[in-house]
Amino acid sequence: MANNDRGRGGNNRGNGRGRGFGIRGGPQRGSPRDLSGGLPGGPFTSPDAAPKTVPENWPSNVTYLTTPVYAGISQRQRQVLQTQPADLPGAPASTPPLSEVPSILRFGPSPLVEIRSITDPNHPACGQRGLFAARNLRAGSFILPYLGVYHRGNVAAGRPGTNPHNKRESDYDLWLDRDADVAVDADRQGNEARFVNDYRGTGKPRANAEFREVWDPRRGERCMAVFVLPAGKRALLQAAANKQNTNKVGGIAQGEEILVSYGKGFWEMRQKEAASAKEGEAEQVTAQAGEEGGNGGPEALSTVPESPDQPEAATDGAAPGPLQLQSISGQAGSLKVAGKFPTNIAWKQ
Ligand SMILES: C[S@@+](CC[C@H](N)C(=O)[O-])C[C@H]1O[C@@H](n2cnc3c(N)ncnc32)[C@H](O)[C@@H]1O
Repeated sequence: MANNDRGRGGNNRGNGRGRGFGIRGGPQRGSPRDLSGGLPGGPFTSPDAAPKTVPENWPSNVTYLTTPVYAGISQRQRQVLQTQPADLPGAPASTPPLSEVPSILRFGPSPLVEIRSITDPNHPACGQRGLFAARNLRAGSFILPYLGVYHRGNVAAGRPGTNPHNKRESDYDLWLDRDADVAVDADRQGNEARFVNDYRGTGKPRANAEFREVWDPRRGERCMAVFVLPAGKRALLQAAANKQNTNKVGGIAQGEEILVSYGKGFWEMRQKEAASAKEGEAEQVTAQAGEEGGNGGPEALSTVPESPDQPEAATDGAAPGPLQLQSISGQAGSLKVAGKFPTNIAWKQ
C-alpha cells in the first residue's frame, strides 16, 4: 500500500485534473455536465422495470449499499471529503471543480450494468464475477459510483487484521484520498462497482474504463466512480477524417465486460506475495521431504501462479503510453495493495 503511488497522490491536487474528461473550465456546482451515458433522456430517468433492491447475481454474503458506510474516520476526514479539492487549503488556484455524478442518479441497482459469473476458462477471473455493460455506454461517460466502507487507509497497511472495519485483507479497497488517508473498501459491503475486473490477462489490449474521483451533489461529498474511458485522440481523428460521427467513437458496447487497470502497484505487490508464497511453499516442501524422506516434487508447487506479464494500458489505439491511471487524469484511482494474488490467474499476454 505505502509504495503504491497511483491514485490521488500526495501532490496531485490540481495536477492533471480534467484530462480526458472535458472538465477543464467545466462543470460548476448545480450545472453538471451530461454524464448520462448518452442515452435519449438519460438512463437514470426512465427505469426499465420496477426498482430492484439488490442487483441480479448479487452475492448473499455481501451487503448491498446505496450510500457509503463510515467506519473509524474522523470528523476532520469527513470534512475534507465534504469539500471540493479546489476549496481545500493550499489547493492551487487552477484546481478545477470535480465532475459531478448525474444529480438524477437514483440510489440502488444501476440499469447500465450487469453482474455476471465468469465461466470462460481463458478469463483469469474465471469462477468469479465481473461487471458487464447492460447498454451501449458512451466514451467518457459516468457509469456508477464505487461504494463501500470509508475507512482510514493506512491502518491496515502491511498489517493484515489491524483495520477495525475489516479483519481480513481486502481485494476491493480503493484509495479515495491519500492525503486525508481515506480509502473505500467494498469487500463485505458495496455496490456493483466492486465487480470490475482488471483488463490484464483477459485478452483485451487495454482497459475500457477507469476509477475516477467525483463529487456527489446528492450527498455533498466526494466519492470514487467508474467511468468509460474517453475516446482516444487517434480514433477521434480517424473518425473525423472518415466523416464519421465522433460522438460514437469509443465507448463500451452492450454485453462487453467493463475492465479497468488496477494500477501497476496492485499487481506488483501480488507478484511479490506470490514469490514469497512460492518460497514459503518450497521451504515447507523441503522440510516435509526431510521429515518424510520423500522429495516433495514440483506438483507441490503447481498451484502457485506464474508471474504475470503486465502490459501498460494505453489510452487509445495509439502506441502504449504510460500507465492509464496516470495518463488519463489526476483524479484516477487504483486499488490499494492488499490481499492475495489470484490463484486462478492465467496470463496470456
Ligand atoms: C475488485 S475484485 C473484482 C471482482 C471479483 N472478480 C469478484 O468476483 O468479486 C478484484 C479481484 O478480482 C480478481 N481479478 C480481477 N481482475 C483480474 C485479472 N485481470 N486477472 C486475475 N484476477 C483478476 C482478483 O482476484 C482480484 O483480487
